[in-house]
Amino acid sequence: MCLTTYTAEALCLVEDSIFSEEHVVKSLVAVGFNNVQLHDQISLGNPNDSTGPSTICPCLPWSNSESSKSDAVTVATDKKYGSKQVISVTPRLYNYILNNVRESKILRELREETSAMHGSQMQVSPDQAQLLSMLVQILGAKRCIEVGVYTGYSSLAIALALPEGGELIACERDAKSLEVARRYYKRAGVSHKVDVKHGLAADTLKSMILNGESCSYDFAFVDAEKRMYQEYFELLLQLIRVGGVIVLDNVLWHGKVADPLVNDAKTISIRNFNKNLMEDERVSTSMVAIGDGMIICRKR
Ligand SMILES: C[S@@+](CC[C@H](N)C(=O)[O-])C[C@H]1O[C@@H](n2cnc3c(N)ncnc32)[C@H](O)[C@@H]1O
Repeated sequence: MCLTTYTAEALCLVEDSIFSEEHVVKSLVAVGFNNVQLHDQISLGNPNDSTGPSTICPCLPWSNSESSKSDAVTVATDKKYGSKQVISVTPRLYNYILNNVRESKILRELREETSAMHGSQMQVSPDQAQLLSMLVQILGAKRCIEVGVYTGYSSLAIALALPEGGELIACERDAKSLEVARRYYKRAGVSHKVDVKHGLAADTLKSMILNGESCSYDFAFVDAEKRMYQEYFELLLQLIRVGGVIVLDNVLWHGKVADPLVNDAKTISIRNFNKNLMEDERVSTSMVAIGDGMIICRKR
């Protein structure tokens, strides 16, 4: 066994800094290198030596354990992607992402109040809300639509990102959850920007089209009945201007869309929707693995 000396600092540089120094130190302590500190010299097997270190640490980059490779990265199985590694969100990594979201106090309070309510898992995650807010800002959007408000977390994020004269049409069929949403719009000082439409979203969108509002909106977010996605999309495509954006949530549907053994009605519906969108020349698209998967569509 060839032994080489490393510092914990150097170890973390292996594999493109996937591992922090603290992580390496903790990993070493976990496998018996007691009292290791950040800049200590540590004798291990050479990572380039196929036999690896004498003490296999499951968390170190050259470990023989598969778990070290699959923990935070996924490799494309199709070799034509050049063994491309992409990030795979572990609980620890997701906590890190959440710790890097700038969530306003009012959004945090709404999220926390909703967390005790029935259906709380339905609200978008803070990183998703931040992305929606970012898209609204990049677009310079003034007129927005949301389909599926629930207690208002995503709509509040959108309304907060809108300029003073901006407007959000917020479609929701459940009166009880709208009570919470309205309370938070008021507390956040954005009630004047949000026009709540209580009822079935498709009816609201159809009446907006009949009202001559086609091509007058900049941005739409869809997060309601999954089997209605194609219909919502068609209606919103009429309401959105060229260059405007439609974002749809849950397009990865807990991963079920990629599993050929799962064929319930909602999964099939989202799978078909995604497939149609791939072939839809009216929009450019980008599928993003955030939350339960979002697809961003820009009207051509
Ligand atoms: C996933 S939740 C929305 C979560 C919300 N975007 C958030 O971040 O808190 C879906 C919401 O869509 C509403 N919904 C479902 N079908 C609807 C329909 N046909 N018309 C209007 N709202 C509907 C449900 O009542 C539910 O509140």
